[in-house]
Amino acid sequence: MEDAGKKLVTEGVDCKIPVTEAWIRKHRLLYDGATRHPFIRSIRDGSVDFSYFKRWLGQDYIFVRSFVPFVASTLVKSSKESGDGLDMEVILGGMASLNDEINWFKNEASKFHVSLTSVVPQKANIKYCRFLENLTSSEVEYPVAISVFWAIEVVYQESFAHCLEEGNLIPEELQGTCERWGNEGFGTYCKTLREIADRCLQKASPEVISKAEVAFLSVLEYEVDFWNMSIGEA
Ligand SMILES: Cc1ncc(CNC=O)c(N)n1
Repeated sequence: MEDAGKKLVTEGVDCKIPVTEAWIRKHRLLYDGATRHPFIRSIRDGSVDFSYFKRWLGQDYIFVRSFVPFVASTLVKSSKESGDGLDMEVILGGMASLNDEINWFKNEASKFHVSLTSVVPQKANIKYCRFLENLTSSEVEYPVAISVFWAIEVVYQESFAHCLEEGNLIPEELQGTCERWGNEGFGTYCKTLREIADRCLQKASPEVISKAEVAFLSVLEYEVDFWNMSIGEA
């Protein structure tokens, strides 16, 4: 990534637009790279290679299993925030759906004859999981963690909602996958996470906002690498 000349957004406090909005505008190309990846476009236009889909499925199952402790650590951070406790309930809801998701992966894997117990995590996946593990530390501030949480969820939400847009030729077997993350309820959930993140970022110090922006960018890069890995290009 060529980042020369780019300044980090640290003026969140007095900005009219929410911090996450400023980030997306500033990093549009990378954001679109993560949410409109060729793999996603191939699902939408029906040209997807099923061997790539199966690779994605096995790798994503491993990813989701390491996503859970990260979300749990974010839940712990939210519980220490002074507030009405609503953040914690939203994150708890997210954890509950991850439980369903793990079962969904097992079910999908058996449909596609993917053996989840023999999946070997690939490099891009290992790096992404390690990044998440580092963020579980209590030293990592809540605004950083909640921004990362939102970014991870929104990439899948935007990607699969794009697949479902009018005129799609999604293969029948992948309709359920697209609906899992592209459905309206998941969209609403991501919006709520974004509002929580923006509220936290608004109160955060410029230093913490910068850290959160760097972490947001890392998520986008890891997501692009993850899709690339799925199509065998990493
Ligand atoms: C690599 C990756 N990024 C985001 C998600 C969506 N969050 C939880 O399911 C996911 N499953 N996998």
